[in-house]
Formats: sequence, C-alpha cells, structure tokens
Amino acid sequence: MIVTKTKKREYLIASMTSSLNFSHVKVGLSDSTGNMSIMQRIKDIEDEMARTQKNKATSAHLGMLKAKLAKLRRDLLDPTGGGGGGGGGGAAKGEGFDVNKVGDARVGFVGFPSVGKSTLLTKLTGTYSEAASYEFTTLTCIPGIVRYRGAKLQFLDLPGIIEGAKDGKGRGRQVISTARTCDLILIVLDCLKPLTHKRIIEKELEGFGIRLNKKAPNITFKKKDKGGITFSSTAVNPKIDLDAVRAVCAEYRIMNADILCADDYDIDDLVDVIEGSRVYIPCIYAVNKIDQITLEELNVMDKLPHYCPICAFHEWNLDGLVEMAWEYLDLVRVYTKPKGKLPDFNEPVVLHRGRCSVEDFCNKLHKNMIKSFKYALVWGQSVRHRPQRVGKDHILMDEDIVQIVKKI
Ligand SMILES: Nc1nc2c(ncn2[C@@H]2O[C@H](COP(=O)(O)OP(=O)(O)OP(=O)(O)O)[C@@H](O)[C@H]2O)c(=O)[nH]1
Ligand SMILES: [K+]
Ligand SMILES: [Mg+2]
Repeated sequence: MIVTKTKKREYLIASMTSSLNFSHVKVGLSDSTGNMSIMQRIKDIEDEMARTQKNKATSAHLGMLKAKLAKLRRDLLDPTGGGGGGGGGGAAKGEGFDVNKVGDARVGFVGFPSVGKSTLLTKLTGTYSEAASYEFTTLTCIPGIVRYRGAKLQFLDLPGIIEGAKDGKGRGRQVISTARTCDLILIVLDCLKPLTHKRIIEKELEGFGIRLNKKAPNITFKKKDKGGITFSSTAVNPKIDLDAVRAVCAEYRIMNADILCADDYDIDDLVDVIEGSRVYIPCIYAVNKIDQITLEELNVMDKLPHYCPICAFHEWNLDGLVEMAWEYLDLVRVYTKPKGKLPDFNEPVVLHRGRCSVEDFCNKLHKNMIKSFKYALVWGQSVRHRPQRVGKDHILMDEDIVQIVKKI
C-alpha cells in the first residue's frame, strides 16, 4: 500500500519537474519539437528586445517584436486559438483543477514549492492540507472556506510551481489555469528565498494572460474598411507613437482601424487589447516564514507595495492578511429588506465591484426576479434620501439596504 502511494507520488513529481513535458500540449506541428521551436523563437525575440535600446527610432521595431511575442505565446498555450487578432490566447478552458466555485469570492495561493501554502490554508480555513518539508507535497487543489464580515471566501491551496510552468511543465498549467479563475491571487513567497522568485512567478502568470494589480486598459479599438490606422490619446505626451501602433497592427494584418487611448498606455497594453482574453486580477504578496528573519528585515518588507508579511506556522498576522484580502477583493455587501420587516444583516448578498447594480442584485437573488421588477427602495451610502427610489441600473455600495418592489 505504502509502496504504491510512494510510486504514485514519484510519478506525479516526475511529471511536474521533468524537463518540459509537453505530452498534453497539442501543437499543429506533429511533435514536441514544434513547441521547442516556438520556445526558441520566443527566446530569440526576448533576447533581441533586451538588446534593443528603447527610443523613438526603435519604437516601431519594438512594437512589432512585442506583437510577435504575444502571438507566439498564444500559439504555445492555445494552439487551436487561430492566428488573427482577438480570440484565442490565455488559458484553454477546462484546464484547471476540477474544484467547484463556492462562496462569494475565490482566492488562490500561487508560489514555489515549500513556501508554506498548505500550512497557510490549514491555519486560515481549518481545512487540513498536508504540509511537509519536501517539495511538491501538494499535488492537487485543496479548497477551504473563511467566513468574513458576512461573506464566504473560498481559498485554494495549489501545488507549487516552478519556472516554465505555463509552458507545459506538468501540473503548472493546471495551477495557472485555476489562478485565472480567482478573484484574488496570493503569491506566497518564502522570505528566506531570493527575491527573483517573485518575478519568476509573476512572469509565469503574465505569460498566461493574467495581469496583476492592473486595470483593464481603456483603449477603444475599432476596425474599419478603409482609411488606414488612426491613433489618438488623451495623454499630452503619449508613450505610444503612431509608428509603433502601425507596426503592431501590421503584425496582426490590420490595415484600417481607429485607436483611442483614454489614458497614457504603453504598447504592451495595446497588444493586450488586440489579443483579448486577458484577465485583470488583484494580487497580494504574502511573504511567509517571517519567524526566520530580523525585525529590521521585516520592517523593510512591510513597506513594499502589496506585501503582507506573515508566519503561517505561528499564525502571525493571518488576521492582517484576511483583512488585506478583503480590501483587495473590493466586495459589495447588500442587505435585503423584506417589506415591513427589518433587514437581514446576517446573510448579505455579496456582489463584486463593477457588477453591483440593482439588476445584478436581483439576478443574484433569483434568475427571474428582474422580470417582475418595478423599482427598488435603497438605504445607505449610494443614495441621498432614506429611502430613495431607484431603477435597475442604480449602482449599489457596500452595506446598502435594498427592498425590491415588484410589478403587480
Ligand atoms: N519557519 C517556518 N516554517 C514554515 C512556515 N510555514 C510553513 N513552514 C514550513 O515549510 C515547509 C513547507 O510547508 P508547506 O505548507 O508544505 O509548503 P507548500 O508551499 O504547501 O509546499 P508544496 O505543497 O510542496 O508546494 C514545512 O516544513 C512547514 O512546516 C513558517 O511560517 N515558518
Ligand atoms: K512542501
Ligand atoms: Mg502544499
């Protein structure tokens, strides 16, 4: 019995760490050498970009390289995605772990092996996830729940990942696909390990179309039949110039389009908009094992943006971590008030910022509710009067109280 369990572990770990296991990556080019050549081309372009000085004269060339890179990365991840701009890219669907989304929001732990992800899940949620001193202890996704301020937060412990995860190293793709489904990513770091680990994990996520702590760029991209490429920006001295925009568009065989940037974006943002299928997810760096460092070192870490120092083992600052997660999730709790009764403060309807209209609220209560909706009475931060009569498009705020009035 023990022998088989050990054998299974060995097999799984081999599949995670073996130098580039592409067996599950289907590439149009009959064998794994197809992937190898794509990876080589990616590397060549990255090298060329590193060699190229950034200035006005090179901006078009760099733009073209960035577009080429995005296309190659898409080919590597989703070979069935087709070649044109938009569509494809990012994560192939259904690639993540088969764990149901429950609760109001999902938070995933991503990090190198043995940084303490499982210890953290166990201490935070009370759901046991095996922790041990050897790498790749966790081989699958373990969900746990934290109840916080009336909301139910699902935390996911995930297997450790290493460099190259997104390109098909065993379970790495599954881990990152699952990360794409999260409302918040916790990159768990071991404070004793090199800082470069942070950048490696970020790169793995970015290569899979995940953008961390960033808003979706407000770039309007309108294809048209003729008239060439036009570009305008609200920025006084935009980082992007028309030559670069033209070069990127040419790479996607787009000859006619109007592009409008509502802020000062860079060429990577434009490539993201053309590629599509990017997800914008907030991220906290949970720096674990702070029991192993000095107070001075801790003070430095504490000041870095998006950092949350913790010690999972001794349960230090886990409250601080949950509080920070809550803040980053930016959820909107709405209390329902049945007519003539007090509001139910125990079970808020939890909505996400950007999807928190009265209509979203109705849809969360019942899928047909909006059909009989007449108006709503709202008490709270989002209104001036108490109560105020509002329509279905009204945007709710945290801790509003809502009473729905139906058509008769
Ligand atoms: N000193 C110290 N050790 C910790 C802390 N948290 C976890 N550990 C230890 O670090 C080792 C790895 O912990 P795990 O929870 O298994 O790490 P993991 O990230 O889940 O590892 P994998 O599943 O292998 O990816 C264990 O020996 C833990 O006891 C901590 O806060 N301080
Ligand atoms: K471990
Ligand atoms: Mg683990």
